[in-house]
Amino acid sequence: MPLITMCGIPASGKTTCARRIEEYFRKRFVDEGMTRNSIHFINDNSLGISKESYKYTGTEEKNSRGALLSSVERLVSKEDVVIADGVNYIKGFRYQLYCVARAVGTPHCVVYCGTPVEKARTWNSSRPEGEERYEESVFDDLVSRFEEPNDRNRWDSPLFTVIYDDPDIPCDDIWQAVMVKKAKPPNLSTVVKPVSETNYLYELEKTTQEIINQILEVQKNSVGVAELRRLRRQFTNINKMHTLLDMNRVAELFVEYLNTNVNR
Ligand SMILES: Nc1ncnc2c1ncn2[C@@H]1O[C@H](COP(=O)(O)OP(=O)(O)OP(=O)(O)O)[C@@H](O)[C@H]1O
Repeated sequence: MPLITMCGIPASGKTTCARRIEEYFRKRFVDEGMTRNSIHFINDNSLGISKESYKYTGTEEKNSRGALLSSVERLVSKEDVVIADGVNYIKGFRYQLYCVARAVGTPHCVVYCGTPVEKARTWNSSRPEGEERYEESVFDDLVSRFEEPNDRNRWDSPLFTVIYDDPDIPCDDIWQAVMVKKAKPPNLSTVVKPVSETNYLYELEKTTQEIINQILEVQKNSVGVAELRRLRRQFTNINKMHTLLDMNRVAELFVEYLNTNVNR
């Protein structure tokens, strides 16, 4: 069953909103006699990750994302609902989460807490004792790096935006989107293939390198080599471990990835 990915700037009310969705789903499972279904709630708290980890944009933060992703991979299945309650502010990361859901053929949606920055700042600073706060500089840094979801990207779609002063969370719409609608069949690009394809990494790297070469050839001045290298590395890292891509579609997917992520 589905993956619900929360996203929003720090302290925008994601956990509060996610808990309400969880409560709604639990009740509805009972009402509809779906006794075999369960729901898993994953966030920094449940993974024992401190807000301190966002202070260092390098390894620690990557490890936090890795922990969330592994947890989702472990728990997502056709039977259980998983709520990934993280900042999930990088679109490349939301893409990874989406790939995990597609790979097991389960629906997915994104719930975005669209809370204004100043409101979230107030909520962060007035957190009660016992609730960890972001330091002001970490808060600002995460806000500036936040990549707003866009439902034109398939990994951000369907997208539900929750407005902070709207008391109603569209729980029924979320239910319809992920429990009633069938998942698209696993995309050829995200089907998990036997790892025996030992050439996989070689082919993946070769194909993406060829594309980089062609881009550099035709537009020498507009996109930096360093940026292309970085995106290629990112794409390879995303796709080398979690879900094996169909080699016939690597070129197409990499171009799509570049189109989405190149800073123009
Ligand atoms: N609608 C609201 N009205 C008032 N306070 C709220 C509202 N929603 C959340 N809060 C408060 O704001 C603080 C942050 O909320 P919450 O933990 O849900 O945000 P978050 O986005 O999950 O935070 P984080 O980025 O740390 O994961 C909490 O103290 C919470 O009680």
